[in-house]
Amino acid sequence: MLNDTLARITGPDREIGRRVTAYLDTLTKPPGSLGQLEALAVELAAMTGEDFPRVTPPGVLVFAADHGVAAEGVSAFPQEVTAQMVANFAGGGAAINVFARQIGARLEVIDVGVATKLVVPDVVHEKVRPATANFIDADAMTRDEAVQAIEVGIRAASRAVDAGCRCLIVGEMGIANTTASSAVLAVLSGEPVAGLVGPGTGIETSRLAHKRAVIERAIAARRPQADDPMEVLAKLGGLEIAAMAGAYLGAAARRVPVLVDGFIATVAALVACRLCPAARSFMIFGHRSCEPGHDIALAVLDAKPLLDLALRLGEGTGAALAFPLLEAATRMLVEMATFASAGVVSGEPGE
Ligand SMILES: Cc1cc2ncn([C@H]3O[C@H](COP(=O)(O)O)[C@@H](O)[C@H]3O)c2cc1C
Ligand SMILES: O=C(O)c1cccnc1
Repeated sequence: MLNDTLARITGPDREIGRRVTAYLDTLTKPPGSLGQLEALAVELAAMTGEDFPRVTPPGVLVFAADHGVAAEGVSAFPQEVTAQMVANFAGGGAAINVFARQIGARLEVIDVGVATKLVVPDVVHEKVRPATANFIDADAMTRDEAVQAIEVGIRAASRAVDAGCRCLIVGEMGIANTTASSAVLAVLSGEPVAGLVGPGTGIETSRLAHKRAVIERAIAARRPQADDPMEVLAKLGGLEIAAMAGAYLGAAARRVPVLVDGFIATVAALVACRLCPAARSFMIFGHRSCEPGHDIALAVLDAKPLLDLALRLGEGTGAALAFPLLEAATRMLVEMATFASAGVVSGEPGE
């Protein structure tokens, strides 16, 4: 299924992009005056292949999984918080539930590798294995498990698109996943761990040095090939990170835009783009997280995030908050009058 999905991903429709660029200049505003919103409208049209793209309703997918490396004390919170937060998502009380309701999103929570058996209603059970191995001692997962987790993400994206979702927001929950993401990013970017490791849930400075040492030891022990993204993901990644990468690929194969969230989500996006560079043109980046590695991941992907709100949560929250900008871009195309239809005199063409 992964190979079929990869084969179906093609680039954006640049012809429609050019048409929408020209149409924008017929709308009742000085050309280019809606700035980045105009660029978003063009991108969305080129992604979807539609002159008047739609992004509503959006779909939020939250993938949850645990990390063996949590045993090294790299997070400010204990591992059981992952399962407890999954119950909170199901009960509608987490931050992502609030923002998903605000934007009228379909929300699905998927257990792709929580350590304990969950008896929570309304959670999709797709556990590939209960937590990854502690990657200090062993590969986080096998290559086959990484592929399985990616396919969980592809299936989730397909369910959302089949249910009518026109834009996907992909979030995660997994205690210690900033450690796994930092390790993956260090290898894929070639940047030193010291410059990209951060406090995650809020560990203090002394523990940050320990977190950095854990990641450096793991990379030295696992020795993944940087040009083999599947190997990097299997040796140092996480099941939810793999599933997120799969969801981006699944969305791109259906020509559905994805709004990428913060640090972990952007590392997953980098994995997806290394597996299939054409997937990049279906991604819009929602916000800039406080986690220091996020700037590095964004730079590697040549991505400019829409918002900068000092968020450091994950779950898809920053992407959900950026969604109204996408909706505004698409409504601008549909609802604005043209100079001709409104009887407004257009100006002199500028530079
Ligand atoms: C209550 C709570 C809710 C969260 N929602 C997202 N995260 C975020 O924090 C975790 C990553 O940080 P670290 O690597 O330091 O563990 C992930 O679960 C991420 O989604 C949360 C963390 C907590 C504690
Ligand atoms: O940016 C993120 O995704 C993030 C940052 C800190 C903790 N959890 C998630």
